[in-house]
Amino acid sequence: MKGLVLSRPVTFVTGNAKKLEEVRAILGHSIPFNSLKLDLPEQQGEPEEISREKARLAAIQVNGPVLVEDTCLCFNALKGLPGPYIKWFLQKIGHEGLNNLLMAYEDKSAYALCVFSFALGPNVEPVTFLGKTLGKIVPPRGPNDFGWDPIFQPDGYEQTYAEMPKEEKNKISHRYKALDMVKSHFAEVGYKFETDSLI
Ligand SMILES: O=c1nc[nH]c2c1ncn2[C@H]1C[C@H](O)[C@@H](COP(=O)(O)OP(=O)(O)OP(=O)(O)O)O1
Ligand SMILES: [Mg+2]
Repeated sequence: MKGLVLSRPVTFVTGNAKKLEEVRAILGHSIPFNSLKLDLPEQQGEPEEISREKARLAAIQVNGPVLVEDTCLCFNALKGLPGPYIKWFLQKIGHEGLNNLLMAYEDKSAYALCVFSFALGPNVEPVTFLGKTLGKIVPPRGPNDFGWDPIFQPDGYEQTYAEMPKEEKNKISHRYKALDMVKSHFAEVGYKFETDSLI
């Protein structure tokens, strides 16, 4: 399918402005895309299937090529939980509650997992791209403007995601790693964009 021309730009569908900010910063102009704020239903299940289902639903609503992502925060002592359910845990128990979940465990290690899914259109099976960053859960430090950033300290760093400059996070994050796979895929397939369809 080399050199497939996309008659419409890719739509990145998300309800999260901070995700969109990072996707724009990481992708730059490598993949032209529009964004659409849609709060798609939050599925249950394994991360890849949750992300794929999100893309299927988004492609139907957009009726064109879509990109979505689902982000998990996984605690090793809890066998990967909260995982894809981190959104509810964060809303209900906050940063302190998430730390308390690990109070009984020596092992504070965790990983952030980002699963992007790209679908060419409705009824076209999405392809998924995973990015994982290892770290540990710590008492909150840094600005509280993006989810669980204040409690996640990536391995090899003294700073939490929240404390580090955005440019630094965007070079090492789960989102950067997954988007790097998305960029490689687009380059391999050689998608072409009809310039007149770009905003
Ligand atoms: O880099 C991140 N650093 C800190 N927190 C993050 C990050 N990325 C997602 N998050 C938060 C948002 C939500 O509370 C949960 C994931 O849920 P998730 O469904 O993927 O995000 P969402 O519902 O906010 O946006 P969307 O409309 O794309 O589904 O973790
Ligand atoms: Mg969501």
